[in-house]
Amino acid sequence: MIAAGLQVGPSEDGEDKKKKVTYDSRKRGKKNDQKVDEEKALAEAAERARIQAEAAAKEAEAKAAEEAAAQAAAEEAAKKAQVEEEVEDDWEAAAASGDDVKDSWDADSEEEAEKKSAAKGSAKALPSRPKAGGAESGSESDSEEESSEDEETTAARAAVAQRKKEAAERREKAHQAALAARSKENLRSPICCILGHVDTGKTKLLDKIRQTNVQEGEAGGITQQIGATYFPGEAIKQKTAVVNQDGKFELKVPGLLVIDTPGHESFSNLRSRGSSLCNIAILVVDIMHGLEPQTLESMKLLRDRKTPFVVALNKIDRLYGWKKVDNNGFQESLALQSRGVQNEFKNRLEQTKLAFSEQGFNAEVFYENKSMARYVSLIPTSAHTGEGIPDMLKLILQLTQERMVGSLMYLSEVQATVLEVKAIEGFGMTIDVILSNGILREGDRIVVCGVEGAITTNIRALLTPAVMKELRVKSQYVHNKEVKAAMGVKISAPGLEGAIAGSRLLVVGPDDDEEDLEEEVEADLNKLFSRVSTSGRGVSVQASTLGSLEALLDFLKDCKIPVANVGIGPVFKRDVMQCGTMLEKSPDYAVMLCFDVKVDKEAQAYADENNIKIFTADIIYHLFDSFTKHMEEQLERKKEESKLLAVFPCVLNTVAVFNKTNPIVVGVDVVDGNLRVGTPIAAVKPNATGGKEVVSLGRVSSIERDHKQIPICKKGQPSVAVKIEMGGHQPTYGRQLEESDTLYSLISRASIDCLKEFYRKDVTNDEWALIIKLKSLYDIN
Ligand SMILES: Nc1nc2c(ncn2[C@@H]2O[C@H](COP(=O)(O)OP(=O)(O)OP(=O)(O)O)[C@@H](O)[C@H]2O)c(=O)[nH]1
Repeated sequence: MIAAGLQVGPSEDGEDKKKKVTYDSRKRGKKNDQKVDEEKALAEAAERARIQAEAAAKEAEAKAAEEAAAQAAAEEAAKKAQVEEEVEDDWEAAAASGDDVKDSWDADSEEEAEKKSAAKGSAKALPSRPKAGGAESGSESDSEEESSEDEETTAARAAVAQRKKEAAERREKAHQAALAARSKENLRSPICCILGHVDTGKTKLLDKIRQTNVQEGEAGGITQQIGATYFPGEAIKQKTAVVNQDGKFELKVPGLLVIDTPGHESFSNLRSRGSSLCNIAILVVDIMHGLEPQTLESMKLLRDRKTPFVVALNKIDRLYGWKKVDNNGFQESLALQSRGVQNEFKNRLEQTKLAFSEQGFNAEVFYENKSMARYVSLIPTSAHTGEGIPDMLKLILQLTQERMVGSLMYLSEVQATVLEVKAIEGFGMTIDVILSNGILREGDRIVVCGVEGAITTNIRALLTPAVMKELRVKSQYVHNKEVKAAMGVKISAPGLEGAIAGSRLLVVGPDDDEEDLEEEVEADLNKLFSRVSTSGRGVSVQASTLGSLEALLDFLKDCKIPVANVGIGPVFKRDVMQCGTMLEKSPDYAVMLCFDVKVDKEAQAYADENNIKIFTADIIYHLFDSFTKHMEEQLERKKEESKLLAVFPCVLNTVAVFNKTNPIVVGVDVVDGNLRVGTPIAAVKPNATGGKEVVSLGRVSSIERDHKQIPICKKGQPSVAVKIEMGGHQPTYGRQLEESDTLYSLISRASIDCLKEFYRKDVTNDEWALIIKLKSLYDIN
């Protein structure tokens, strides 16, 4: 039903009946009327134009299309042939040139995919999502003549194109107007997210910032929002006063919005309108542990996304002998410590800087950082004592309001991103949204990306959590008529089932073309879907959000693990079934790599029954570890199974014949390659007709030197006694064989292929070179 094995979310059955989800039949009806009028007018225009030009245009078009198709087909055939040739030849060529032979499981994944996709042009298989409009125009044209159907279709297409063009122009104009209306005097609150390895103290840091203010009364007015915490200017001033005694730090933004869900790679990966949702990130590092695997992963993500970040070097209170001063500025606290503590801090700081430089980042403790653009600032903090937190807040605000003015100028246009999709009692399915620009209003018509295509609906309620003192009120949530950025808000609306976390949320304005917006939000998902391997071979991946899926795909690309199926949301049986199609094509890839998603029980049972592996993890690189281990196990198994088929090359000179046959026992020198137990041996002799005759002697069953069994005798080592046995009728020295005959390992096309597939790493370049010589001896192509 979906081309190229693309699957998302659950579906009731396997039919191709996906429809865009639209919840406003009234609006839809009005839109239809307009559409009919436009179609009529344009049909007349098209009729006139057609008489003059259509025939000629059609002919020219058909001819051009034919030529283009023929050329594309020829190119594709040529490229395919070339790819096959290259794949066939690469290892031998590599051996001959002395280059390393490629790893087997990345052999023809990306490269092949790229070559093939280049050959195919941009025609990628994308999930089909029929538009509602298609059905409408179909029913109208049923009663018409065929030719007038064509005209109408052409006219309707022209009308749609025209309408879209105009809408796009209007939107662009509005966008430009909104941009022009921005001002440096009207900044919005920056959005910050927290990342880091587990247990570094991300949650505790957030709690500490919030709780201190709650304890100090409500002056700060910190509000817990949906998926985020808002720190208004007052709270920030209060919190940073201890490190702003000279009053030089002046707050220019209204506040700070901190995204609450820490530790989630996916959140720093979220974007609204192409740019990162987060203006800045805090990467938390445990000063006692340094950089840990997930820290590195977060750093890579931040680098890829070009998200500026500061480092909270947390848990300074654990430095032995640390004397705390609650909520103090770090420098003052450090000055109060004993020499020993100061030294330990210095050492750990230097270690951290070194570790950062090993990762390609220059890092410096914040108060010695002279160039924010070139150095990452390290801010020592304690989430327990609150020390360093004032410095951290001050620095984040300084960095954002001074260096990111462009992205912080308040924009009247709505920019919003879905953080989570949740069912809430009394509200049904809701979405938690971070509104980074503009105003959302109750009743707004919105478009978000769903697993079955775009979801277009109207906001029924805009909810924020009740503030502390209002908790006595029945409802947990406050209804808002409108909310202004930056803000976290819960939206209740009909039809939100299947909405995808990480999707952008767009508001349909009076000038907008709804379908355009739908296409726009779908494009984010389609872009990810189009990244599947065109070879059709690859693992299946499933992730919780658009952001985490993108991070996972990026990661797998770096690891050269090809991906054939992509999904979002929990793993259901049909996802596993889809992955199972790989059992026939490429069983090693019958693997699901699932990031931050649940696996349905039935799906797991099906996977177990059918030998499909499901690996789940909350940390992306763990999936890589699982997959690598899986591949190694598969390789070992296959190696074991193919032991008899793998023949390593060798050339032997016979120095003595101890037993002529059954079994043959000879003394030999290994003059090339390595002789191993199990190797089949042959002599190549001229036959009566002047050709070659291959005389098979059987397999080596033992190798002995000085009456000791050895598994292998290498080129140039002292002579060995070799026993060669054969199941059937073994040739005899003095009859079919002479002592002067050179002996060779008996290789074949199959044995070479087997070495290529399972023993690449075990075969030296000299051995590959010898194989090439033996190939011509045995006339192997
Ligand atoms: N001594 C000390 N302990 C801390 C500090 N920050 C956090 N911890 C402790 O470290 C542990 C982990 O803290 P969390 O805040 O849950 O860490 P996290 O990074 O949010 O962990 P995950 O959510 O599991 O990724 C808890 O036991 C905290 O009490 C700190 O500054 N000093």
